[in-house]
Amino acid sequence: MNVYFCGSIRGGRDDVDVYRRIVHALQTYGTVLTEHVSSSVLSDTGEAGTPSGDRGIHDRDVQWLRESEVVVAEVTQPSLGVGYELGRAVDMKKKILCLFRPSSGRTLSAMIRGAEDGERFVVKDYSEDQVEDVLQQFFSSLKRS
Ligand SMILES: O=c1[nH]c(=O)n([C@H]2C[C@H](O)[C@@H](COP(=O)(O)O)O2)cc1CO
Repeated sequence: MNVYFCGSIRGGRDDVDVYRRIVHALQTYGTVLTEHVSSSVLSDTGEAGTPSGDRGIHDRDVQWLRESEVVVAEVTQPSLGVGYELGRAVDMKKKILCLFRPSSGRTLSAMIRGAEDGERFVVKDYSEDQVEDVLQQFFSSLKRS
């Protein structure tokens, strides 16, 4: 199963350690096409040096979204790119899990929290030590549906 992981890059890299933990756990369920999002080498300039530039990044990522069955997004650190990916993923009717850490003190955007439909679009409040359990619950609910 292809999994698309979304996390903030140019929106800020404060949560990269959490992204790494999530991607590591996701790799037990399938192939994570966007493993680079969790790389501590990637700074908030992103993949700026890629020859095909921002258009290349965008087109590659939209294609990876199409090829994914499941989209998992860490949405605590606000990111325009993640919001855009989620909007496109909704339009593609993907199964989506958004993970938010209330301990951050932030309030999640209504456009994410309010998109929850209890079926295709799931929003889960969690703490970092629950990553593995939350993913396990999500992937076993997929098997049942
Ligand atoms: O260099 C990049 N590579 C890349 O794959 N992305 C994608 C994947 C991330 O889930 C999302 C992050 O968006 P943003 O950079 O606006 O925070 O966009 C975004 C960038 C930089 O915007």
